[in-house]
Amino acid sequence: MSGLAGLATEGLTKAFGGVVALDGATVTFRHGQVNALIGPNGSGKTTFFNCVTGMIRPDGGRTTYRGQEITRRAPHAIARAGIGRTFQLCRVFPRMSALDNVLAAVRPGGLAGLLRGAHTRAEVDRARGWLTRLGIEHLADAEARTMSWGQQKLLELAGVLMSDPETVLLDEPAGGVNPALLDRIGSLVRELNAEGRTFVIVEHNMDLVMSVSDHIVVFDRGRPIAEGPPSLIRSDERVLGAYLGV
Ligand SMILES: Nc1ncnc2c1ncn2[C@@H]1O[C@H](COP(=O)(O)OP(=O)(O)OP(=O)(O)O)[C@@H](O)[C@H]1O
Repeated sequence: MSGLAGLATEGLTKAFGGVVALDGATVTFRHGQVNALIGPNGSGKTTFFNCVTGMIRPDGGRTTYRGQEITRRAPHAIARAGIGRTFQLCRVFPRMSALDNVLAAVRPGGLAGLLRGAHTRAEVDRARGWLTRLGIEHLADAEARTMSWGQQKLLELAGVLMSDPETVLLDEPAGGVNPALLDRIGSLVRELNAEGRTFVIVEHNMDLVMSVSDHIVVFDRGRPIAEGPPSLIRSDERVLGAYLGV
């Protein structure tokens, strides 16, 4: 099983004042698989993503990626190690076109580089390729703010994929998305996984979680209480208890 270890933590802790968001979380997500991280509101899922991607500093514990220590590295260094992520509240540049949003993900010099118009033909082609793959190529020249919430989520994902991460963390990809786009997100995750990309998905939509995941980790109060394939998680009493608050 050790060959499958991808993103892993040992005893990760994080408190905000008196609120313990992560309480010694030890978790291993499997490389090459679609993993889900589920749990009731406030169980620490987003804090976990923020800690492992370097957006916030854990108080204690370790994070490794494919055996390499990444604890306390800066977000860009963690991205360089191969981990990309989306955000619950979707981060796009609202007044930039969809195409420029995707290009902004890879510009050397970030946004400033993009404003200098420093992108190559190959990069533009690749960015258009991702828009096509996500089914929003017809919106390439539209400002992101004119797109629907679901389309903006697809756009954010296109930007993440543009930087070619081998592992993609998705924070609530289904949140506020209509059922048609939801199906697209689900099949896309499966397709990208078949091509070799690993996923860790934080999600409340259980239909999506159960249909796309190979492996599910369940958090309650800042630590895992159960893990396994969908068939096991569905019938786990601890999971039911955590959601019902009993
Ligand atoms: N920046 C912060 N300052 C103070 N408390 C915070 C902060 N971020 C998270 N918390 C608290 O930490 C706990 C875990 O929050 P977190 O957002 O990680 O949970 P979650 O499982 O992602 O929840 P949800 O499913 O609602 O998104 C909650 O009690 C939350 O209120």
